[in-house]
Amino acid sequence: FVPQYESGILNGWVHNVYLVPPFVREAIRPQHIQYLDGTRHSGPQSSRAGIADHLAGGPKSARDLARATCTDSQLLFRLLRVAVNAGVFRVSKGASDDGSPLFANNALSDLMRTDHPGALHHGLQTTGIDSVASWQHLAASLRSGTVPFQAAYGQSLWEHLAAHPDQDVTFTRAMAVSEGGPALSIASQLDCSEFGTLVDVGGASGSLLADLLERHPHLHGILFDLPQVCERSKEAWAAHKAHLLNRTRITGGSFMEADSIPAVQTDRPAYLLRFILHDWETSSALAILKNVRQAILTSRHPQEATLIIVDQVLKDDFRWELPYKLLMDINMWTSVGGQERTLSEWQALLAEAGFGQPVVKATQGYNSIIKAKLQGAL
Ligand SMILES: C[S@@+](CC[C@H](N)C(=O)[O-])C[C@H]1O[C@@H](n2cnc3c(N)ncnc32)[C@H](O)[C@@H]1O
Repeated sequence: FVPQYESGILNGWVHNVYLVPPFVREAIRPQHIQYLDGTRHSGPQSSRAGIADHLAGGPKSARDLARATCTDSQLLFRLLRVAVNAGVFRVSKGASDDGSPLFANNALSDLMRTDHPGALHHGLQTTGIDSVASWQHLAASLRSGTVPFQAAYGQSLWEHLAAHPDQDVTFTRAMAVSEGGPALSIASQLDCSEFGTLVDVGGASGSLLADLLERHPHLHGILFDLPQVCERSKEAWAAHKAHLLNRTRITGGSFMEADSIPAVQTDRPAYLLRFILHDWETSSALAILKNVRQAILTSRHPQEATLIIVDQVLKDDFRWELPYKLLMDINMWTSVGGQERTLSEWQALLAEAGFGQPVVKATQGYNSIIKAKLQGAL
């Protein structure tokens, strides 16, 4: 409890901002969520459920919550007091036996329940993995140039996740809900009527691909990610999305290796990279795009292929940019050595990788859909 608590105080607010859906972001001071999330990491496995889970059945006192989460009731009370003040949780009518207040979920803390469809839960746990320790190395990285996560853990986030399957599962789940709920989902904003087969490059659990396949019955899909991620996805799809498997192939590899990304043998291929390129600095992002281009060139209809990138497009004049987007840019550096990009940076990257002028559409959320064809394709 204590280490999480301390690091939450020191570093919480910056990285937590990106985990809070846009519609609630302004309503809270997110560092308080981090504190409370910290309570989840203490105690035996059975106490991993968050405060919001324990309140799902109705209001509880700090003492009862402390008992359920194996935490110190006085400290927990003080944290809950701050949280309520910041708009997370509420105080319910009535009082407990000893006269202390009863805490209850409100709309925001409801989002922290593990069973909530737009759950922040996994994202919040992910901060425990990839951010808290990393942010402490940010200042040093200004001089050393070492990616803060690498400095903190001695390995990249991707290596760390491969070595810690439980955290990898949490990370993948966090990705699946990272848009902040169905209303903001890319699936609802990406028209796939013009595509025959869509390759989700670095598609994690394939939740976006599955959503797109459900919405577009004509569409075929290929889910591509690291081998260990794909192994889990195969099991999950067999259990929960079996009805889509006749239109889907799940195949592991590395987008860093030439010839690893699958080619498409049907017409109108699309290659989707959502939240991929912002994970990488320019030379690696360029290598990935060139490998995608190679996959397109070995497909049967390269001229029909569409590259779709979903990521942020930063304003050239950063004074008018939303703080969240600029914080996300720093978060990309601290966790994976990546960056967000302006339109001119996207244009330069795509041109160098052999793609034509991109068409950019802003989405309801913070991200844009960037589409491009091969250079010279109609
Ligand atoms: C930030 S996540 C984005 C996941 C997904 N596209 C989404 O939007 O939810 C980055 C993904 O890239 C995958 N990845 C990292 N390195 C990779 C590599 N060398 N080859 C293929 N996938 C990789 C990770 O496993 C992870 O699923």
